[in-house]
Amino acid sequence: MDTNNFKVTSSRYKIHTAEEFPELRNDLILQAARGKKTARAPTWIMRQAGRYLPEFRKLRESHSFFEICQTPQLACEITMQPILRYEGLLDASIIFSDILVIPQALGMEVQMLPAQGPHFPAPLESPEDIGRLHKHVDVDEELSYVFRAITLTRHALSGRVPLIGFAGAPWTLFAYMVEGGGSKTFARAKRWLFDWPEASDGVLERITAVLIPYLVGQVRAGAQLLQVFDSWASELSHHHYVRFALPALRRVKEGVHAQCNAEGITTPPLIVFAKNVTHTVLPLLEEIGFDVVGLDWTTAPSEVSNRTSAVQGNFDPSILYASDEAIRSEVKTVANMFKHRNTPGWISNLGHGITPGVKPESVRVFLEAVQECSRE
Ligand SMILES: Cc1c2[nH]c(c1CCC(=O)O)Cc1[nH]c(c(CCC(=O)O)c1C)Cc1[nH]c(c(CCC(=O)O)c1C)Cc1[nH]c(c(C)c1CCC(=O)O)C2
Repeated sequence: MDTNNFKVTSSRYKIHTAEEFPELRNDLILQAARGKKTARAPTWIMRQAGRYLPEFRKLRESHSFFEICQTPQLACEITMQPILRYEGLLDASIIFSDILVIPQALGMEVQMLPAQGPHFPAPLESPEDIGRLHKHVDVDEELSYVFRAITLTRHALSGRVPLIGFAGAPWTLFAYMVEGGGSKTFARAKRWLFDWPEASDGVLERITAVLIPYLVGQVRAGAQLLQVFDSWASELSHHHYVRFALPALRRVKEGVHAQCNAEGITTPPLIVFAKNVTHTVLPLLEEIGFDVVGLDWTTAPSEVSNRTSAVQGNFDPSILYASDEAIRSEVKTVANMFKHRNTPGWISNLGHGITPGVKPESVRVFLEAVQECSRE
């Protein structure tokens, strides 16, 4: 890839084939993602390895967030925490990392501030700042710690469940790089789109050019599904989502397919999670051709059409604060709604990440209820 003096190189991380890893014993999520009706819904939880787990908080006492991300042994240990705690109840693992490793690879500093979340000391304020981004990104050099964590975790999983790799969508990463953190209005990021549309395209293009080899690198390393998070999808006006965010997302999906084909590796199922998208954006998203569309809790599962293999979601994360009886009753209600979906597959998940105050025992009640209520 070489656009406007911007160069991305990759492809040195070895291809790890299925034969090198312990044999997979539970492939329910792969079946559902490929459009098969499964006997029950496979389940995982966004942020399943996170602060609600005492074993996670314990490890965080002695290591910073990005130190964990950058140390394959630690990232592997944390990825395994929910799998070991809820043995037999989770049907997928997701590699412990963050979407903000891409801005880091592009040369930006990112800090994780306690109680505040991500912070960029020097965000992109105007198009001149594009010059601060690396002109050449060697994906293997910058991000091989993620690839090594994935390979290590595939061994540690011993075939229990598949491993999901992930990345942020171009628009969501662009918004972080310009805002310098979370935002209520996204005024700075939107100002770029209004005032500097071409420069915005340029930044989206650079992000996309790194995302493609990064996702394919995760597959080479052993990731069995990939999820793309467009967490700020709902912040844009419809026409701006269509003008800026969707084309970049399409390039990611098509680029991953093309690069996997070129390397002779099978493209794994691709999941897109676009939070809070409206019924007008959803069909456009589906048209891109992701295998699985993830929904937040505000959208009915029946909104996803049968051209998508599986719908993922979409329990309100707050149900985990309710009583055990209320959790069981809500799981039953939502599982019944999924019986009226249009897609063959259903992958159960929350509609967004699990929050730090949840009791780990409530998660067990939730997971057991899903196993029981999602039987078809
Ligand atoms: C927007 C976004 C980010 N990161 C991510 C997204 C997309 C999903 C979403 O919409 O939530 C993705 C992400 N972040 C994390 C994972 C790990 C895998 C998993 O278990 O799901 C994944 C998939 C770990 C994490 N990423 C983060 C934590 C908590 C950090 C800590 O230990 O202090 C974890 C476990 C930090 C993080 N990282 C990010 C934010 C906004 C925060 C702070 C949020 C908070 O405070 O809860 C950026």
